[in-house]
Amino acid sequence: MKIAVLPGDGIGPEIVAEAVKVLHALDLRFEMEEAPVGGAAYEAAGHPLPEATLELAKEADAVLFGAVGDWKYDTLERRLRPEQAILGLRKELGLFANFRPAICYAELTHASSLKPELVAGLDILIIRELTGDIYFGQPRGRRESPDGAFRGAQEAFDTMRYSKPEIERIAHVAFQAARKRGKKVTSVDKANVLETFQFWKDVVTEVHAQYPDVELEHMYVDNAAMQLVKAPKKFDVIVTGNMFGDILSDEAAMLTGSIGMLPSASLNADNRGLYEPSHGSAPDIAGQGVANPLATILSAAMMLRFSLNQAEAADRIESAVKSVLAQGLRTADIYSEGTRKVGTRDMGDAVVAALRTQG
Ligand SMILES: NC(=O)c1ccc[n+]([C@@H]2O[C@H](COP(=O)([O-])OP(=O)(O)OC[C@H]3O[C@@H](n4cnc5c(N)ncnc54)[C@H](O)[C@@H]3O)[C@@H](O)[C@H]2O)c1
Ligand SMILES: CC(C)[C@H](C(=O)O)[C@@H](O)C(=O)O
Ligand SMILES: [Mg+2]
Repeated sequence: MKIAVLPGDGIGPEIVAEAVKVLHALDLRFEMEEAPVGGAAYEAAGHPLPEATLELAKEADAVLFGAVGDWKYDTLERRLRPEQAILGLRKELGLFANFRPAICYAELTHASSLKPELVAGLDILIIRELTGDIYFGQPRGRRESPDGAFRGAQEAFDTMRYSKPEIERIAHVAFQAARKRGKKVTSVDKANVLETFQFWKDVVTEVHAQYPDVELEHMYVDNAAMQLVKAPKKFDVIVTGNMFGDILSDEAAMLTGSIGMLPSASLNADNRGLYEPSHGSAPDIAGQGVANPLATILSAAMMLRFSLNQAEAADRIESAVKSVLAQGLRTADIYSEGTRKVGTRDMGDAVVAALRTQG
């Protein structure tokens, strides 16, 4: 089994190092090969996703990814910006199904910015379509406005679009996931305004006919954003497009206590996948050794379960994470009075120690 390890920028290398440490502690036979990506790759090879990195990601059984991006690259032309690396990997590997589970561990009920009773026992799954929508729609660009009140003025435009097969396949993923959980899917759209999302709603409804055992509700994205902080436990599986999923998953992360707790899996049709925390490179805390590595460690657990057929090892990592939280260890983002503040490396070491003491 070969894992491509792509640490990236900012806190990426710090958190990925801890996940790699945890994977090594499992005593399974993995080959891990590291390659530069994002700003780090731009510095080393002049491109955020060098050919060699892409090849490694394609030939590996799974990809463990940190994060990319830094404000200092914001003035580069778009194709050279670090974020193009993760977008390129998603597109090139066909990773259309993004799983972002928002689980509030019992020990972190008080770390959430919401009232404890709203988040206690929370376990929802956001399924975000990852290779379509306004993120990838063509045409896009800048031009002189050809019409309207501001004709002749400079303008920029992107294109929101979804094809029927793209919506069908993500809808199937969501209904099948819901079947194994609470049997409810909330499809989030903006059908009241956008034709793309009226089409989304129609196609999801059509696919639903094949899943009579799963309840389907439709919700507008503005209401969904509100309901997520009002009564998040009413959701089970949320399925939505690329952009709404990006925004709602960061919101859902805060229900778990911190964005540093939200892992993700991005899968293609063959269940090959890329695993990364849902957060970014956090340039504001990079290099300080304070970032929370748990989202990345939990992403490695998802990798074992979904792509490497090692469900038992995945369970072991998840229970080790619960155990370090139960011991009261907290990185700064989830710290509260009465717990013990630790750095990135100490948190990783504690997970490894917990793995070693498992019965
Ligand atoms: N998949 C990715 O690689 C990815 C995802 C999101 C953002 N980004 C990029 O990251 C850069 C920074 O973006 P941003 O600031 O909007 O989002 P961010 O997720 O990097 O950071 C948002 C806030 O959350 C905090 N945070 C994030 N992860 C944390 C962790 N593990 N532990 C503790 N605190 C954590 C940060 O310190 C910051 O205050 C940008 O260049 C952006 O494009 C990359
Ligand atoms: C960095 C960026 C391209 C990315 C996205 O928007 O998908 C990030 O925010 C994420 O959530 O993975
Ligand atoms: Mg995001």
